[in-house]
Amino acid sequence: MEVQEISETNSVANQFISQLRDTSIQSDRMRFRRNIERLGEIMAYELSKELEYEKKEITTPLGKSHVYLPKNELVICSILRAGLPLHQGILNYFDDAENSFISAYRHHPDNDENFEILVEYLASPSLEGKTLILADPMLATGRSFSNVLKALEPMGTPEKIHLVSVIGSDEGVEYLKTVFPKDSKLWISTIDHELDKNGYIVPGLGDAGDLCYGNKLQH
Ligand SMILES: O=P(O)(O)OC[C@H]1O[C@H](OP(=O)(O)OP(=O)(O)O)[C@H](O)[C@@H]1O
Ligand SMILES: O=c1cc[nH]c(=O)[nH]1
Ligand SMILES: [Mg+2]
Repeated sequence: MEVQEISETNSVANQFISQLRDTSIQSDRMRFRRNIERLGEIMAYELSKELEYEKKEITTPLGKSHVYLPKNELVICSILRAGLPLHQGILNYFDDAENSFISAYRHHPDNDENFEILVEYLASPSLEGKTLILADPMLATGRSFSNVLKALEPMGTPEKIHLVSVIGSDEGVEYLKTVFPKDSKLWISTIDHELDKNGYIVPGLGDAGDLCYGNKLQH
């Protein structure tokens, strides 16, 4: 799996990432969701440079224009809940993409730091021969992305997989390299170096799902 970290190049993306992390700004839920969406738009644009293109003729009122347009059959699959604003950002740029939604959440059976990832809901078109874009803003241990890859197997084999995420950990990225096909590519806004004992990214930003949509009860 190849990795492209957006923050390696200074750009306005750094401003959106810093607002997601900043405790004095991140409690504004609308801004938090919109910043994830904006990073989805930026990463969709970067990813679009690696799609396949074909020449098309466009009729203008004054003549003919020739342009190269993407020809991939795209499926955007996001992991609920926190994947929703990232999904929207990617979809804002890929107008005609098909869409999948899958749930993956951390279940704490004993109410301590141990958790398992449960996948319970999946709605997806066929992925056979298509370009799959898997979106989740947080890549902590990497277990959500890997469990979702497994759960999508019955939907067919994509020709190519792009993963899109906002904040990752070194450990999660290294784990996904062992799980995803070699020619997959991870587009990620930035990568931190630590995970705490609860599997949270440090410094990270906290709980992305709760910051987007309000605190959920543990069950
Ligand atoms: O890499 P991992 O260790 O699997 O952690 C990352 C996952 O954790 C969060 O989901 P969470 O279970 O909190 O669900 P939520 O989006 O509903 O908050 C986040 O949105 C990722 O899906
Ligand atoms: O740091 C983390 C880890 C998992 N999920 C989050 O929302 N944040
Ligand atoms: Mg959460």
